[in-house]
Amino acid sequence: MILLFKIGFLDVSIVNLIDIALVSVLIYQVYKLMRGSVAIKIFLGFLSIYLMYLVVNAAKMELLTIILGQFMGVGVLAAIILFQQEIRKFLLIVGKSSIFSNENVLQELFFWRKRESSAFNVTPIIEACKSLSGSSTGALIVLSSNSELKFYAESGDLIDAIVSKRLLISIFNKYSPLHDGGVIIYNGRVKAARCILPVTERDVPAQFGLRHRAAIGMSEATDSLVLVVSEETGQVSLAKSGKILHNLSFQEVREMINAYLTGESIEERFVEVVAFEKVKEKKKITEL
Ligand SMILES: Nc1ncnc2c1ncn2[C@@H]1O[C@H](COP(=O)(O)OP(=O)(O)OP(=O)(O)O)[C@@H](O)[C@H]1O
Repeated sequence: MILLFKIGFLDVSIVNLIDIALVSVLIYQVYKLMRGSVAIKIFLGFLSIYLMYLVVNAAKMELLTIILGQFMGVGVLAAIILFQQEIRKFLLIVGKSSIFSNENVLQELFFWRKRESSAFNVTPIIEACKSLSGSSTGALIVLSSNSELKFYAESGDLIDAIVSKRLLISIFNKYSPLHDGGVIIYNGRVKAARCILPVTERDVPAQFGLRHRAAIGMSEATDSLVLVVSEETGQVSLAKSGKILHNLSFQEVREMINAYLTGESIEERFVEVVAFEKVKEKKKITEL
């Protein structure tokens, strides 16, 4: 039995309402995904043409319907080409939030193996950060709690060594052949160095250079927590899910990494990159 409501002259069923609610959620999610990027303008352009098509179709304006219909026909293909980055990101988010995103869960399901904790002693990382920050040596460290991030690890040089302060300092030393790019750490081991990470396409404040953009991009594309030591200022930042926490104390970095590795939800403690400039402006005003 399908429940029917009468809104004005329209008959609306429960299924229609659920359908409308789901489409609204989907459009909002697409908007959130594209917010701040150039793609949002293209998306809004497409949406306007589609709405126009619906109106002219309903008004039975045949010529315009044919022209816009032709456009909408190739629109799907054009959208796939134009939005390939966003579609990739969307699928990554879906994959990330699904049960199968966690390699440990897969092992548990199929091999009946006991789930291992991804937490490890983070002191070597903190100590290395202190030293790198003190010597204004840039660093980009990706911490992953549930995946080896093989795809990104393979873009660099595979290492697979136990994390140590000396190892991290040697990698990021300006004269080391491994210093360029990011390091990936999983399960207490440095999996790879010199990795090429995806750079965010969103507008970020001018003070964030390529290293910070890569940290934000990597945190958008994966479930990782990304640590940046600025070469310019020695300041330490963390990026998670496209958001950032800037100029942290070492104690804060330690707490945040531990919380992440033990599976706590830490996203809400991070600041939207778009909001970051506003936060900075506010700080300036209060300083004056
Ligand atoms: N896509 C990328 N993947 C990995 N590492 C990258 C990427 N892009 C840049 N980097 C690293 O960042 C370095 C350049 O950093 P840049 O000075 O532009 O960044 P920044 O955010 O201003 O940081 P800093 O405050 O340290 O200057 C490169 O030498 C490289 O090691």
